[in-house]
Amino acid sequence: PLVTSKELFTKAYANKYAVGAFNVNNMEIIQGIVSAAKTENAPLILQVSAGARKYASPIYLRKLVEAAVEDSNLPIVLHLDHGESFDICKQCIDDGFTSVMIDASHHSFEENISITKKVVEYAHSKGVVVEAELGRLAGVEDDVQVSEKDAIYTNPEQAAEFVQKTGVDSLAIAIGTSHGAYKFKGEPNLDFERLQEIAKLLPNFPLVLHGASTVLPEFLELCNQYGGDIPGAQGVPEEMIRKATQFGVCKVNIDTDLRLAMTAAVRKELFADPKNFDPRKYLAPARTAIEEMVRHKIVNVLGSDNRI
Ligand SMILES: O=C(COP(=O)(O)O)N(O)CCCCO
Ligand code: NA
Ligand SMILES: [Zn+2]
Repeated sequence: PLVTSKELFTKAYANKYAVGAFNVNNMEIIQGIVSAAKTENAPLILQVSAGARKYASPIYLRKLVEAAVEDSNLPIVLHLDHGESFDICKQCIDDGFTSVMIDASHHSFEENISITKKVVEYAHSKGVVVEAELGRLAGVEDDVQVSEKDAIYTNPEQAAEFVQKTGVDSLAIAIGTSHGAYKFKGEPNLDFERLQEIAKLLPNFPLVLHGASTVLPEFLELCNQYGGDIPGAQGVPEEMIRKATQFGVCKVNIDTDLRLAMTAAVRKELFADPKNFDPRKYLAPARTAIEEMVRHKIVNVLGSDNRI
């Protein structure tokens, strides 16, 4: 059934694992993700970004997710990723989403509180849960210097105040991750002391990690071997994500690793059979690549297998 993440996070917190939140844009990606979760008996968050809504249109995504719920019988959360305003959150809530993120992290602390509070009031009146963000994801949009770290990473005391004042159900925190394939210039590292501080001030409260893709070298090499040009990309080592799930992280956002796996599969197939022009011949391996990547994440990183 379509569920909120409330119970999923309660169980994940108690058992120290995380629920995978995977971005969806089309049929094959959804089918691959759902098939993996079915095989591994894992709870699932299918998340839709503003870009996905523009690409596929809201009604196609909603119907595809409805099909996934009916076909798989899994507990599935339909979540809006990085909602940019109250209005888009309201639209999605009215559209049947069971969870929304309001990302007001680029506003002032006070403004973030007031926007988030407004979304929480509306969402809770409809039985929908809310994720907010405090602090700035480092890397791609901000060239984070060590000194700026405190200005950008989540302040533990502010996090506690933010949750208390907004009533938000989960909180995306900034401890060194960033979106995309170029997360670190030097050695990858996350601020685990900061994470533990936040978890201590917010006991039993679900934390969310964005920018959690690893950028597995195998898929990077495959992409580049078959015509890709993605030099010097690196993500968060998987053992760091596993470690984060031991300190209150209950939701882990993964998009880039799925993109790389899918792109590598398509590039390889197009190289392998230059005479082919049936899209199914390269979209089927793409779907399989998604499925295998999601199974790997569920079992080896999240620990969310056999948790239904
Ligand atoms: O936190 C993430 C994904 O992080 P990652 O790019 O590490 O997969 N998301 O919220 C997905 C949308 C951002 C574009 O990737
Ligand atoms: Na999100
Ligand atoms: Zn994100």
